[in-house]
Amino acid sequence: MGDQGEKNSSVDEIKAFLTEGFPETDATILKNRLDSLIVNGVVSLSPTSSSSNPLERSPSLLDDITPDERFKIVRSIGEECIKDAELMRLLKNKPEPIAYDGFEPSGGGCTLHRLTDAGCRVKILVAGVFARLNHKLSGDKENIRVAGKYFMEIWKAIGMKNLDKVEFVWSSDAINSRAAEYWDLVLDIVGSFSGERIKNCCAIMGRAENEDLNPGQLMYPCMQCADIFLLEADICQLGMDQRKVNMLAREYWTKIKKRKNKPRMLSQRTHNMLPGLKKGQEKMSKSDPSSAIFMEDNEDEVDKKINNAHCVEGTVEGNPCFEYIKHIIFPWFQEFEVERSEEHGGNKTFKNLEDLISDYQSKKLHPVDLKAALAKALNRILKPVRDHFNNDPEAKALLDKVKEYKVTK
Ligand SMILES: N[C@@H](Cc1ccc(O)cc1)C(=O)O
Repeated sequence: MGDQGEKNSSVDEIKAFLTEGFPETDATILKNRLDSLIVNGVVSLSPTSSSSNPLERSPSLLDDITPDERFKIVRSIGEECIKDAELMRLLKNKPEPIAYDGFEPSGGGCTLHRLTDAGCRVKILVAGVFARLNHKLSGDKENIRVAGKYFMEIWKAIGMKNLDKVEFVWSSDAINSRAAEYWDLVLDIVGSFSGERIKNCCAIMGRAENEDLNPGQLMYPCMQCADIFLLEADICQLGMDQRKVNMLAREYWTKIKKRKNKPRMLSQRTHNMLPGLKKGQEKMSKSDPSSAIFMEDNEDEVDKKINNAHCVEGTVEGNPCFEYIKHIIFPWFQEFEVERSEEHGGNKTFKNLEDLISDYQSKKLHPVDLKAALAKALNRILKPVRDHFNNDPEAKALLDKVKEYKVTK
């Protein structure tokens, strides 16, 4: 398949392009983040298909949702919420609260549809300025911009509901549109905390506490803190790794005597890396593409990779297929559909992981049927992304541009 070979090489080229020019450790951090996005992005974005799940009610039903129900929907996203009572009060009193998430164009993910279903507006900050401060992609503005656009295409293609409630904001646009106010805020934040306290936030940049941070990296947490107020976010819906800066913002809010929007923090479980698909692979491995599913894999590749995955009959422990089902398929579809012949038990739709595990452990469900069902579900999720990059001339052009950079650099 000539076409497929060409697609693969472009994916490899994008990855190489996005990670080139880094010192070795940076490149490794970034590659890991990229890979986790590529698979975990699938976990967390919203499904296009309609479902009977109460968490996926249409916004037109919002009037019928009680504050308690709104709270339940929104709260279900967060591993941690600071604080439940404050979030409750917000949802009770504000018809359209603003939630925000941000990512450096090199990684990211978010469970948006639950927020929009519960009547929130979502701002996603494409934080190119921050990627630059953090020396991502060699700090090259144009490369960062292209990477940002590429990831936005993936986000949009994966299928987001209530798109009219979701706004992508480039951090440079947000800053420039209210520059005086923003820099005033940043300077005030800079002067409000000790250097130690700011350094303490370095996990938000994917840096270790003992790393030698440059001045830009000390600015970073102060600016991220200012973003929250600039975007007037009521809910900081970011990953758990971002919690320190959100706490800093809450403290700052108290210090400025509550004159701005009060940030509540709703932190998502930081996506744990999925294991590799082969036996004993604790993580997916970049040198072995068959160890993971990528957003750009075609149907045959997904089928083949899953078919070759390590999957011992009756054993759930150390079985990567179950990790995929747990972290991707159930969050996405809220069910797992097995199609098989009558002699192998007939079709069955599992509504929860426990029932699936029980059938598998008692060997009522055979690995061949489990794998076929998993591959089918993954392909259902990935189809819109494939179609988008194949059919949309602009998305295609963006990919070509990324490729072109690689050639001319
Ligand atoms: N620190 C975030 C990116 C980010 C930047 C600015 C923000 O306001 C929010 C998020 C990350 O590492 O992905």
